[in-house]
Amino acid sequence: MVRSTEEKLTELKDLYPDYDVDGLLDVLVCCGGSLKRSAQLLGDATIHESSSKKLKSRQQQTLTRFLNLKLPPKVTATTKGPKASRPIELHSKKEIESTLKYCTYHPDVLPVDLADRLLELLWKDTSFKPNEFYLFGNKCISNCKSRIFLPENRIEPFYYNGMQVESYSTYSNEIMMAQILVEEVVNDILSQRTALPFQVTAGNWEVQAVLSNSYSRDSNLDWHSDRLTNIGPHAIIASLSLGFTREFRARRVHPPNSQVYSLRPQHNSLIIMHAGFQEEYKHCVPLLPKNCNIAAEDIHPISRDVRVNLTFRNYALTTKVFCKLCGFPMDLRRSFKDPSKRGLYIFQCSRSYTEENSFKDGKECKGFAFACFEKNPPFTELEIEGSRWIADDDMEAKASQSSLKK
Ligand SMILES: O=C(O)CCC(=O)C(=O)O
Ligand SMILES: [Fe+2]
Repeated sequence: MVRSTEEKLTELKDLYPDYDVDGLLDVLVCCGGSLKRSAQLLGDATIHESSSKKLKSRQQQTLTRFLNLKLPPKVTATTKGPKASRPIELHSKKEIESTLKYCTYHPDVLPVDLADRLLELLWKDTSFKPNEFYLFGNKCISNCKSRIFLPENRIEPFYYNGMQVESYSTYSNEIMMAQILVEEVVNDILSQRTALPFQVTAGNWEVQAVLSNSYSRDSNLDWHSDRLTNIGPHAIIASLSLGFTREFRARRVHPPNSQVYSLRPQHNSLIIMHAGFQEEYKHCVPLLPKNCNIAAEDIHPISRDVRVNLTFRNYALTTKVFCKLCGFPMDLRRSFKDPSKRGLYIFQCSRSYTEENSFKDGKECKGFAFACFEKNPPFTELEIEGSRWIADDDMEAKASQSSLKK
């Protein structure tokens, strides 16, 4: 029996409920679609290709569960799959920056009045809506509300999550002022850091779009890395927190049960996700613990129990790459599961993110190319020409790839 990617993912998600769907898809792709090899890589060799145990009856329930993105990211003990340890809390700027490579933390980043005014405006903004997107041909709706802000003079189409954005707001004076200050901070920090090969250099980091999320007490943002497709390789994203303090978690993308770290970015603080962060880490905003009582002193004077986040983004990759099989735009990703391929940037057909039913009945498009950032358009059919970046502390990939060259 040939099983669709959707069915295989459902089974993987059942076995590894702590992993996000994107990560599991990466594993499956790296393992050539083999469930057995995926399970071996994730640390459980007991699964068989033909196994469809419990799948049929549980499929609908499981799909609904994860496609609605309602699951809290469980990072503590699980009865199945590899165990993940408890999150380590990082309290100070020093602790954060010495622990999380590619991440800096900047408290009190805007003038107090500006931060408060911005929060007031965004908190009251009724144009925020749940994010809608397609995953494996199924419509998904995020449970936090979002809004995209673009400068008034933007004329080119804007893409997010693989889709052209039709509904957005233009910048308010407050967002414009915040952007100017954030650009200054980021460019200043960039001038003090060693640049990675594909990143924009100090002085050249400019914001083209601001994405804002609003989290009420029952909303969260699932584990993810931001898609590189438009922000490009070695993207730098500046993330401003306003209002109620929520947890922000980060962990390395490999190994799959890597240590989780927990930060509590305060009102008016900036987390800069530097070049390498989207490649090597995943992040999330977890749900508040069930039935948690918020202490009176934690209630924010402006937004009460609501946190608003703004991510300032530089859209570095302007040329789109189209799938040679179906003509859809391609998604840029970086392989990381298999150490012998880790670091290779690849383009994959984005149809599953943009079209209903694209994954049904094994219809998913397998369009694929290697990214090559020196070329225009930036792709190649030859792996040897492909752009690649390995983190300098990734001894596993370095060892694996040096033995391949011999
Ligand atoms: O709210 C946050 O701190 C993170 C937002 C985020 O990761 C995103 O919008 O992609
Ligand atoms: Fe993100």
